[in-house]
Amino acid sequence: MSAILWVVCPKENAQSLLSLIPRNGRRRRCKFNSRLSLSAYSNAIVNPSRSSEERVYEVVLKQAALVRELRKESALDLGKPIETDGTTDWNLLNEAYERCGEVCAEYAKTFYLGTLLMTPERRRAIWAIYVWCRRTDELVDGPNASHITPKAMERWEKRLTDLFEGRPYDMYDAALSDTVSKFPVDVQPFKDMIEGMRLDLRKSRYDNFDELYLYCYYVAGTVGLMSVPVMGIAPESKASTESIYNAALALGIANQLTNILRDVGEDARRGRIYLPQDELARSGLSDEDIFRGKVTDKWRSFMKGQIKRARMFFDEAEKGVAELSSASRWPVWASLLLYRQILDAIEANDYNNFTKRAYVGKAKKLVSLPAAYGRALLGPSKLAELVKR
Ligand SMILES: CC(C)=CCC/C(C)=C/CC/C(C)=C/CC/C(C)=C/COP(=O)(O)OP(=O)(O)O
Repeated sequence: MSAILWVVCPKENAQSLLSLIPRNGRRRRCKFNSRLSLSAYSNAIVNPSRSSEERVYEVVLKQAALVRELRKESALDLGKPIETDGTTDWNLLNEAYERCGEVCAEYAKTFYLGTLLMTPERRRAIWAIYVWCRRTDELVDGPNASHITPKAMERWEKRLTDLFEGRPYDMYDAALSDTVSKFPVDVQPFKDMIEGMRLDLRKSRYDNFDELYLYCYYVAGTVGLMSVPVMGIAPESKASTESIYNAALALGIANQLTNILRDVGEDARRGRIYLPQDELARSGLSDEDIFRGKVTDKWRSFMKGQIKRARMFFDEAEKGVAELSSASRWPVWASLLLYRQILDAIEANDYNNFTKRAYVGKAKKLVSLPAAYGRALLGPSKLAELVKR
């Protein structure tokens, strides 16, 4: 592929075109084998010569491995909760989950509506995960963010490991602690999200897409990995667990890239630029152009490339939605269709993401729901049968 591009266009263009192509599981699979262990993953994190995508892919493999055995053994619908030991205070736990639901309804209305389409067990588990992510985000983005120290981040990480070991600190932690005891959710994506917050505290520029990709994985791709074990994989799905996790990761990345493109102006006013510096330079743009916030032809052309890349991640994500258990497909389709439309709205604003916020109007949101429902009726596809486990 790279050879063909090098032949038909100048080297720089070939490089930027190649960077637009999401590397799917198949290509990366060539580089890895299933013997990857946790220690290989840790090495990858400290070894800067390995690309971000390779690091992230190792987490995907590990997450997929966790549920792959379960799928083989019992053809389990993984969204089904595991029985507990009977010592739980159900009233308190129910209240904890209700509180998580309230937070979710308050901070993420559209997302909350999506969760209402899920089964009650899954819905409350997703609320508990959402609240933990929100609180983690608040550490660096909330009102107390300026007082946040590395020590405080360490304490938050300790709380995380405690709740995974059944020692929750407060009500919200108790809800998540219950969730992770019932669904095969691993701690790694949660730890990685904390790592993402640390990164956000010390970094306000991204040299290239590789660096930005890693950031997007930390803060949003992780959410995809956390969600799959709760949403469940359709028992009849023949797709590899790894390919489903890849799709979930892609949706997180696509959402975050979209979020970044929508919020360019807002972020710049906080002194932050979540765009690949090398690609900006290749388009003849600098930080000053972004702070100035003027829509020029250079900016339009740069944005077109960024939007194209985000759409490619959405396309990658689409491949996995049909493999989810039937009750989870509708909300995931709904959120995918809604979030992807933000990209259309940026185009409709003539790429002015400096002073105009791209949003999807109520009517479009309403139309998306039956469209999502229609797609959700399609379960694991015939095509997926071709993908070997
Ligand atoms: C596709 C398959 C197989 C599974 C789905 C797996 C899932 C649910 C992936 C989605 C992951 C996700 C929701 C990531 C969060 C991304 C994100 C940018 C959220 C934005 O949060 P806010 O900053 O609150 O957004 P708004 O400002 O738009 O409200």
